[in-house]
Amino acid sequence: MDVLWLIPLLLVPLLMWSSGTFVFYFKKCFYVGWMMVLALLAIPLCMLKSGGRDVENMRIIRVLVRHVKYFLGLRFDVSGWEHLQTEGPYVIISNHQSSLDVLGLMEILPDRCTMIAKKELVYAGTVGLICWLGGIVFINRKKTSDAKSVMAEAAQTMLDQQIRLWVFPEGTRNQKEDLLPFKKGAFHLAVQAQVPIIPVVFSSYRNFYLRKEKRFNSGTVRLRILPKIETKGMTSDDISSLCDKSFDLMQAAFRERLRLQTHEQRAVEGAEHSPRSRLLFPPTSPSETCLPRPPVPLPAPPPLLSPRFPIAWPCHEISSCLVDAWSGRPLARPVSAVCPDPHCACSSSSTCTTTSSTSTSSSAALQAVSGMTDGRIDACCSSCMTEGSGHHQFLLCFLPF
Ligand SMILES: CCCCC/C=C\C/C=C\CCCCCCCC(=O)SCCNC(=O)CCNC(=O)[C@H](O)C(C)(C)COP(=O)(O)OP(=O)(O)OC[C@H]1O[C@@H](n2cnc3c(N)ncnc32)[C@H](O)[C@@H]1OP(=O)(O)O
Ligand SMILES: CCCCCCCC/C=C\CCCCCCCC(=O)OC[C@@H](O)COP(=O)(O)O
Repeated sequence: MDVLWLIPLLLVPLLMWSSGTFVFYFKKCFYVGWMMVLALLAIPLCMLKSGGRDVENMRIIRVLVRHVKYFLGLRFDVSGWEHLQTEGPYVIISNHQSSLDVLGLMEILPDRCTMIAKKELVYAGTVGLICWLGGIVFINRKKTSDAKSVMAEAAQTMLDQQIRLWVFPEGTRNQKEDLLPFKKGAFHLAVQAQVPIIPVVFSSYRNFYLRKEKRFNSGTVRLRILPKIETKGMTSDDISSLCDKSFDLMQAAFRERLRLQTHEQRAVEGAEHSPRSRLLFPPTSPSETCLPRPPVPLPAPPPLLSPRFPIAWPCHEISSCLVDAWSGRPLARPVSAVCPDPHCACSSSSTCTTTSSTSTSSSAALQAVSGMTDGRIDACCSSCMTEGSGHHQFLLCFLPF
């Protein structure tokens, strides 16, 4: 009888190890439960600090939320920090995939910034109360006229109290391969207040979080802060074009990252599905983490690596994914290593600034190095390598033999 309590203690790790669905529900319940508890802790702290509803309470919320990612096995890679170094009020817009977005939001949340949220959130127990204390502006999505007047008031408050507002212009959660068409509220807000818009793009969660398939693995979210879009001098006539421009920029950044993620996933799956690799590496769910290094020496770097770029070879984790574990023969040939800047998203359109040099990255670099075009790239993997005291991020592009 005394040992009965051991059963759940053993059962939970066993289920965690054997069932992805169990992991999904376990992590989700933990997330909601823990956020509720954190909110309960935060409520008295906020009351003591500000005596009530105040955007300054977001500082407390931000500090309390930032460790939650570790429990869930999530990492956030942020690029474009410099675009947030903007004085005064502005509107941040970002895509919205899940309530997990709150974790990314808290990674980069600037001071005096709060959000626009659906009014139902205020009834979410302690979380609802903490949202209210944090100055979140609640709107009734079902009644556009009400939402519009609340947002018009918010535009004035932004200016009077020097507040920044974060809006999810899709207006609802979306895990599709494309962003949903944007609602116009965020753009009216920015134009009415004559403040800039700063777009932020969350990379797709689909390589670690799939709501329908009940999958919740570990993974990395890339947050890309894009340059601000000025609205000075704009009027309500410019709303549609401003909305379209913002959408196009964010959609392009989202798709570009998704394309890289797909390449990475294929590279990992390719290594897993090689018959010999499977002997040594049991299949795992696709994620951005690679397989262990095989017990074979890595081949020498091919001569076509450009000396202009930091040589990523040997980048064991990624390389080993692409080495046949049985023969040691490389399955693919790395042709380029790009960008030592950990904040760089390494996209074809971005420029990668390092302390020592400036280089265009990804496909442009590839072409410069090897004359190859994007279409011939077999896979792109990003990985990290510690060099001296610095933690460097690389994008390795591979060509099939
Ligand atoms: C310590 C522990 C803590 C634990 C807890 C942890 C964290 C808590 C803290 C923080 C967490 C916060 C997380 C918040 C997440 C919240 C996420 C959400 O709730 S998303 C859903 C809600 N958000 C939105 O909907 C915002 C986007 N929506 C809009 O902006 C909409 O435009 C709208 C205002 C709601 C209206 O919607 P509608 O469907 O009618 O869409 P349209 O955009 O097509 O508009 C119709 C029409 O109206 C014109 N319009 C729109 N807005 C305005 C305006 N402000 N002024 C004037 N006119 C406006 C628009 O142009 C259209 O007209 P037309 O077609 O002629 O152009
Ligand atoms: C009554 C609804 C309230 C639901 C929230 C339940 C409690 C969640 C508890 C812990 C999570 C902490 C972060 C909460 C903030 C996330 C809010 C959110 O993501 O809401 C979804 C909303 O953007 C869009 O809603 P729909 O996709 O239209 O549906």
